[in-house]
Amino acid sequence: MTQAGPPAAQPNTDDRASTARSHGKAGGSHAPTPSEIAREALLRLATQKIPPTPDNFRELYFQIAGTAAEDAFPVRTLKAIAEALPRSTPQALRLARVFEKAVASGQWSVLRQSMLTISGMQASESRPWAQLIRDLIRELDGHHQHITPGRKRDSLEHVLAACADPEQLHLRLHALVRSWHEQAGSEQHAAIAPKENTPPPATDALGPLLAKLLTGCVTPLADDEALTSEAKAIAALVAAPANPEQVADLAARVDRLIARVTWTADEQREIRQALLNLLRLIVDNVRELIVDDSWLHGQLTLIADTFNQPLDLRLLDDVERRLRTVIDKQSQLKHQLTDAQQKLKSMLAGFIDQLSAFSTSTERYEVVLTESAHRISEAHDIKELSDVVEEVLRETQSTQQSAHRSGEELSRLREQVESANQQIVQLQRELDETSELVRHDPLTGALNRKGLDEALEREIARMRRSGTSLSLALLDVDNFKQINDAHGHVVGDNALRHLARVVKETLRPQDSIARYGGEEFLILLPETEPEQAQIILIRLQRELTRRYFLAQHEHLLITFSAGIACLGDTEDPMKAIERADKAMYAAKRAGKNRVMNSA
Ligand SMILES: Nc1nc2c(ncn2[C@@H]2O[C@H](COP(=O)(O)OP(=O)(O)OP(=O)(O)O)[C@@H](O)[C@H]2O)c(=O)[nH]1
Repeated sequence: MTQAGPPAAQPNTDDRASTARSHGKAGGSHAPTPSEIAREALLRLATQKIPPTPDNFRELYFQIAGTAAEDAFPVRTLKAIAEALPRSTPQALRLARVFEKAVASGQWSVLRQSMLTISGMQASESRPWAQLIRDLIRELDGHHQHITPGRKRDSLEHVLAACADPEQLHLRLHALVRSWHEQAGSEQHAAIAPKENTPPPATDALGPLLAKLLTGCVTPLADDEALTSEAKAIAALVAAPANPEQVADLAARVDRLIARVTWTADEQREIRQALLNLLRLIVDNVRELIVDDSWLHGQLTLIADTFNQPLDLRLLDDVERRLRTVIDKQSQLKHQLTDAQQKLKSMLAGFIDQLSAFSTSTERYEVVLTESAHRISEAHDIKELSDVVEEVLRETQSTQQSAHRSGEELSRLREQVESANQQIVQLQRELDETSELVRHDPLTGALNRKGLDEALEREIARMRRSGTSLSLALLDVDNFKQINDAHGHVVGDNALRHLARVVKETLRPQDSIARYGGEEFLILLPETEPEQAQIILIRLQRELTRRYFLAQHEHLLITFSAGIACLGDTEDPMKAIERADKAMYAAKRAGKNRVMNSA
């Protein structure tokens, strides 16, 4: 034990003198440099035969330097602790990061400061601002025998001026409020305690309501069982009449619950975002990988488009329905395609069988001919010769028949193969087209007629269920023929694309746009009164003026005329579209670039 330890401490002055002497500066005022001290420490380890452990070296070093030995900073151990810290909630993550940063600094003073910050953060997290402000107001308004309102204000001003850091401010305010509360004394407690026979305050009725609110709000928020049961436990206590101590305890529990619910909600938001990012990544990668199965592209594009706009239940529902339709149709087609391919395979097998049967029969015919030639050369009489000739004739006839049959069979098979092949090509084309055909107009990406029919059906059902208004707006590009004539059809196509894009980006996610005709579009505006629809369409016109269309370096202003109709409760949607159409023509007649409401 003693052997492993450093020698008994020598007077510091001697040590320093000895260090200085060893460098030939006896009596001088020079303070040894760290490397001189280190060298001297090593020398002593050797001369005094002290085991050269890091601790012994440190001890000697500080003895020679004449300063207090500071404990070594155990970076590795502290890093291991930092890594082991929980990070499952935003608050835990924040605390872990503060600690990690302090460890990385390698200094005790920074670590000490960070621990103070962490404890401050925990105190403020577990006692949030809302409650502190509530307490502060209560204490400011309350009567205190020995503290005048002016003094309270001064103290508050002082704390506010002294603390820039929110954590510190929270701590100081909390201390101030507590000191006022404690100074209020027991008389005040007695004053606020309910007297016997006093009718229960009206706020008592709030208890059950608060209980309901608590369980109602917290239960769906968290999958966390502990959180939900804590909410229920608090709700049970809140509902029952409570004495002041219970109220104080409840207030603290409610504070903690609020903090936990907030973290849980934050966490869930982060998880949702991370999942979305993950899905985007998967969808993008799958799209990159699929080269042959172009029919899958339609579905993947739909999913990718959905994730690029703010998520909304209605939108997700819409995507699900569309995907289902496409998937059903595609699985049918895939099935038929597999059947057709199977048929083709078995036909090809039959074709090959037929060919080999034919070649067998011709081989046999050759053998018979060779044998017959031999028999003719060996024949001695006419009878023998006529037998051979008869056999040759019979064989020739049978080979001819077989060749004929094979020829017919082969041409029938060829026809079948061709038709199966055509069917396969057709099915493959249909498969490729389904995802687009089912939902969108290929030029503009707006809904096509089928997509529109579905959207109308859905929105009408929703309108009837919710009792809200559904407005329809029919818009027609002004002077579109001139655009085509002046700049060509391709520019005209691009102008339509531009218009559809601006409409999609300007309207709400729940609105739908469908291509109704060449340069006509129908917009469905759920939960929208016709007056609002008019404002929306005018906003759209302004947006189009702002986001002009660039045609071969020339800015083209695209305008449209629109008619609006609000669908009646039992009205046939086609009738409402007709009314919108009439209003749109009225807008054209009135000078174009305007929006009109149908009567
Ligand atoms: N480029 C392009 N042109 C189209 C498309 N569909 C329709 N058109 C053209 O749109 C033009 C519509 O012309 P009109 O019906 O006379 O209407 P307009 O020129 O817009 O005149 P107003 O409606 O009275 O303002 C026609 O020339 C069509 O050929 C399309 O998909 N692409």
